[in-house]
Amino acid sequence: MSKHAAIISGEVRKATEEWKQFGEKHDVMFIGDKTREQLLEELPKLAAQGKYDAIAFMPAGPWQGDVNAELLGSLEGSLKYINGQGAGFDHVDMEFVTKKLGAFYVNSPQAVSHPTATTTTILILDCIRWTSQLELSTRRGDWKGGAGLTNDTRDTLVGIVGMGTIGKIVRDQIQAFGSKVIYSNRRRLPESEENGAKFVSLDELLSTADLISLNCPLTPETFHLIGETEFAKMKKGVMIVNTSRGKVIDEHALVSALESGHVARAGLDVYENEPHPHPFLLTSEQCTVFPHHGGGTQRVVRDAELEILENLRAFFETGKAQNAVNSP
Ligand SMILES: O=CC(=O)O
Repeated sequence: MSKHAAIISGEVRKATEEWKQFGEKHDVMFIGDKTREQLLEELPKLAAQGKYDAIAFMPAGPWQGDVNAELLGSLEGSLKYINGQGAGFDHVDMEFVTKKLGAFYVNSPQAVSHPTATTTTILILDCIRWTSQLELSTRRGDWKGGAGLTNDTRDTLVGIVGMGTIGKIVRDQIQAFGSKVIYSNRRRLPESEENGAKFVSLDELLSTADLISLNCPLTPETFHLIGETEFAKMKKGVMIVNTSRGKVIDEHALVSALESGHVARAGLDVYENEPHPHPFLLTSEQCTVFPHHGGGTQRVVRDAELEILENLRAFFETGKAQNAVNSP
């Protein structure tokens, strides 16, 4: 047995055999599906044992809500490793986790990246080819509904903001449809990893792309990354796709840009105030709206459970976290 001990919150639903074997060899406390209220009662009792230095939240368990002092304060002193659900980490009080706990925060982006990228590509194709509008007009007996001739993927310059795990898959998928891709990122990728996409500044991307896809995490730096000023820099008739987090776009500015026609089309899976998208987005046929379902495939549950298991195994073996998003 290693000196580490972990609390596993949320039922293991698919990778049961793998987790059972891990649990036989390591100090792991499976507490099953717990709501936030139940966690607030249970964690202080486990914390009293003083030995738990890791906690992981299973992907299909109840949503634990914000990862903050209220939730994990009782484990201060021992907790050094947190593995959360999903790719996003905007629900994490990183200041508390990094400075107060001195803990690694690990997300599990690999499992959700392919389905989230595919959802992005679906919305990109939909914006370019007006598929959801054509479907609606056919159903309501309006045949082509005045859609006219649509854009073509081969004539669309796609600008990807955030070339991480998800952005790279979107790039490869959309290039297969003949689109050229430019990208902006905190830093340029090594050329061998660019796969034909051209690195440009955010300003150049905003002013030249025909379609802009947001694939960056929500952090203090990317909050309202796209607002009135940025919309003004874009080409008239630009298309926007967002499957990252709603708050990366100033939603009111997006609505104004759609109303004026400066933005021609938007494909959205995320909103500033979920589950309540701005009413304009729900009624305008310029928009295709999904209910934050980007990574929601059946396969993701098992993939994420295994990703979390391998991350935890690495921590148990080395005391360090692979894939941490912070540096305590
Ligand atoms: O939104 C989904 C995720 O963060 O994985």
